[in-house]
Amino acid sequence: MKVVKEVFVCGGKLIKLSHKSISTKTSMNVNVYLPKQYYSQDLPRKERIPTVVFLSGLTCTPDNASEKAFWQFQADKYGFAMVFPDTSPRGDEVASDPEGSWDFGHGAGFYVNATQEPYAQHYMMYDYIHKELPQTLDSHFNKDGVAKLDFQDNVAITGHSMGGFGALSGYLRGYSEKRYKSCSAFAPIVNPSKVPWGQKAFKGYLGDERAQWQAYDPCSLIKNVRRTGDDKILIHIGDADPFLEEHLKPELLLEAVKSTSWQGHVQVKKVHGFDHSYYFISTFVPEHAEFHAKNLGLI
Ligand SMILES: N[C@@H](CCC(=O)N[C@@H](CS)C(=O)NCC(=O)O)C(=O)O
Repeated sequence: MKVVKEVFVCGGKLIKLSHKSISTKTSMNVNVYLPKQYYSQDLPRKERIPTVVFLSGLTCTPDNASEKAFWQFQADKYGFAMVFPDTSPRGDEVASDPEGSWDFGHGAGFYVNATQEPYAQHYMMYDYIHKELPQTLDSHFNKDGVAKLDFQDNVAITGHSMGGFGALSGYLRGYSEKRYKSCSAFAPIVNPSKVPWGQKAFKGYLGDERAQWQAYDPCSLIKNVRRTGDDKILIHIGDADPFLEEHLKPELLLEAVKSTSWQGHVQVKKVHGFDHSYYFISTFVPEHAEFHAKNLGLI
């Protein structure tokens, strides 16, 4: 991993990194916020700092959330690190949307492993986000036998829109092995198989076989995942979100959990007047941060 830039922000630092990914066969950018606790001498040697992964939405790079979600204040408050990955492989050699639209291809990898050519060449975003990136960050930051940061065990996941879908999907697919301790989402695409953004992406990356789609669709996955302990999923969505009716449809997730172990444990908070932007996200980041801090054992 190569450090491209270090930026002082709040009480810690945002580290901008780039690395060659085995999964995507491209160079990938990722931002990591190390909270003030990382730099403190008082950190008990045995305590590793947990991480919260934020998966961004369509058109985003790691910078959108780093600059506009205001997670850093919360990371310092509770003592977790943040990981802001990119949303797709990029570069001239990486196929993008034949229609040239922003909802597929570059900036729109949908966090799945593509099986269809030409996308299967590079769009292995599921493996990248949930396996390769945590391991790579672990090796980079926890050198010399001193492990201060936890990228693999005590980890929470959240995201926005396409990234909200990615968070729900990764959490539920990894649920039996407790891959993530906590999951939340901002304006997520909850049922990609049923909405235009998701159908376009799934057809392009996964092909026409619907069974492949169900393996990533939160509304299908949640029916087959038995909830344990006190686990809950927290979702916020603005009622003035222009994508609400066509692409997000949070009510479909509430329908899907009816009569399952998740009924009553998926909280969808529809908030009046908010749109799809980072004004909306940053407003509710403190509530999500507290939710994850509890689930990560920080409070
Ligand atoms: N670029 C699209 C909007 C796409 C969009 O709203 N993307 C969301 C995620 S789904 C986002 O986070 N955009 C970047 C930003 O607001 O900084 C348009 O022109 O309508």
